[in-house]
Amino acid sequence: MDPLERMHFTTIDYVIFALLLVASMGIGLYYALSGGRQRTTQEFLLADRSMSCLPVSLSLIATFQSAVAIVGVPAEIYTHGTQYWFIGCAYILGLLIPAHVFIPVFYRLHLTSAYQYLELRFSKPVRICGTLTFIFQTVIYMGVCVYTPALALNAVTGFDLWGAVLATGLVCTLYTTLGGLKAVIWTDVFQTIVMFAGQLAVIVVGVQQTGGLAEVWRKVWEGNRISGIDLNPDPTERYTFWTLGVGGIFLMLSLYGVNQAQVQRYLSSKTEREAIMSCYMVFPSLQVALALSCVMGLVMFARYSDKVQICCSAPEQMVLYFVMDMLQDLPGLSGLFIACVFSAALSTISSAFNSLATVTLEDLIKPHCSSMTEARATLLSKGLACSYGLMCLAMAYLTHLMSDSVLQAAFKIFGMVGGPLLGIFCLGMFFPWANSTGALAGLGSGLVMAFWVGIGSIVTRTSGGPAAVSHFNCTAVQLSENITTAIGTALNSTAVQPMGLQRFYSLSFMWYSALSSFTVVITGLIVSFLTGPMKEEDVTPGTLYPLLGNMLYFVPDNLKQNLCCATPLGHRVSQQSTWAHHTHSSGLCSLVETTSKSNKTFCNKNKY
Ligand SMILES: CC(C)(CO)[C@@H](O)C(=O)NCCC(=O)O
Ligand code: NA
Repeated sequence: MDPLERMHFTTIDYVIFALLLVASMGIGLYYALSGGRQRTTQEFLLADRSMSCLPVSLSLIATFQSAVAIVGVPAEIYTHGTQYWFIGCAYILGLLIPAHVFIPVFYRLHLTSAYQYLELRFSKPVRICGTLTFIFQTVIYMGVCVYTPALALNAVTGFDLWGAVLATGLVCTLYTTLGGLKAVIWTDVFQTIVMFAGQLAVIVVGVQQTGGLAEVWRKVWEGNRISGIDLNPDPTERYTFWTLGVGGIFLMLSLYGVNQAQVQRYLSSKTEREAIMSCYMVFPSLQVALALSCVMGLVMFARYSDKVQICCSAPEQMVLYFVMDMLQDLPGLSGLFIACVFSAALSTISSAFNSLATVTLEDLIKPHCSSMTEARATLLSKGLACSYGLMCLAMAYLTHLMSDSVLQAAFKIFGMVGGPLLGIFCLGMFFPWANSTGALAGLGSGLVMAFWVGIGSIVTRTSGGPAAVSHFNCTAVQLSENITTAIGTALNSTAVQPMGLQRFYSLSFMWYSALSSFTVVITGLIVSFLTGPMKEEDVTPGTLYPLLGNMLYFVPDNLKQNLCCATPLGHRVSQQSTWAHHTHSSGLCSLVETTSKSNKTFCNKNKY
């Protein structure tokens, strides 16, 4: 099997790829010309807060299902078996907690940016630090997301690398700038369907070519690809039930609980109920997405298990290579799969552009230009969405210039930075004593911890240690690693037991979010108690988790008094929520500005 000779696209494949881009553009144009025609920031950034749960839920899945996941998960299953599938267990709490903790708090505060919360709860500096951390994380992520699939396609089919990067980047910039969040959400819906269709097509054809389901099962069973539940408690073990099912919850929370891209979708929902429903509906769809990826890996294994030769230099190329090889006699189907991979990329970067425009406008610009007119703000937000789109192309070029290990780091940064951001929101919601100084110190130490272990693992690995590949993300960007050596090291790595710092660096990637969010909370609390903890009555109403007071029912009353949790918080929150709606409808434009200034008076008014 010489990959570079046989793999080429027919005209119909190009047509299907072009159709994906044209249809996405069409949706963008439609929302530019219909409804309110994107003339307010409410419409451009929040879809007029009018969305229902079905499109929102499909959009929620599409955002964090990047092309790296689409090609990375089957490659992971192919090389290491089905252990990764257990991440499906983390979806339960990973979605229930956002639905019943984060959504109610964010929605009732009537926010636009999640970082407004940080100012309401702590202070302006905390908000700015949160925003800058998010921008840093997302800008790096979007470069990798647009570059990786283009590179893989280029390696397998000779499809022009920069043609693919420019086509996806520019089309995405256009429809995001024209159609705002409505276009982003509805293209996500369309792209999710293309994603499912592409994967399903590969599975059906693969099963048929292997000789039926029974044959596929026999081969993957005999090839030892069906993994039992691995209860090994070792935290350095890449994928076990604990790393996936428990560590994965924190990863899910950082993505589905507090990430601006997702929070913005919750806030764009018609009602709080609708937002919670959308989160519930993510569960079955995400399970389907996971199952499709895993089954695809198994089918590929069955289909190619008796062929010894390994074709490609990187796992994500392997998936594309197999798919192109399987589908070559069925014109159009390989085009569909390529459309599936690029749908995954488009839906991720469009969310990035829109959420970056939102936080830049709301958190960095608006607080300094209080007199800005709505028309100007809307124009500015479109300009920002467009600029971030162009910046994505620049980031793709930077990604191209990076060495393998830096590229690997770039993708890891996404996971590394998500944990501290989760930590700071948890600190604010669950711990009334946490103050602003504590929050800043917590965020700082969480980031240091994340980068220490993340960069440490990359540096020690490249200096020759066994490649304990962590998370499919990193599998998919190890561009130079040959699969045979990957299998080799996977077999050998059990023999080496790392010690000391080395052991710390080899912590499974799945624990990063948990480790760094705990670091934020613990440091945040210690510093808060040292610098004078906040009193519950000084905390802006509605910024604490509503049931917190009830949850501490077992604590004696006088102790509660000391811990500042004397009053049930649900009561205060409902007051806050009516107030927020009242403020909004009476035309005061920015809740944050109003609240932070009138915070103290408001609390006092409330009490007396
Ligand atoms: C959200 C999950 C955990 C769902 O399995 C996964 O798709 C993931 O880790 N996504 C983030 C990384 C990415 O796909 O770009
Ligand atoms: Na996506």
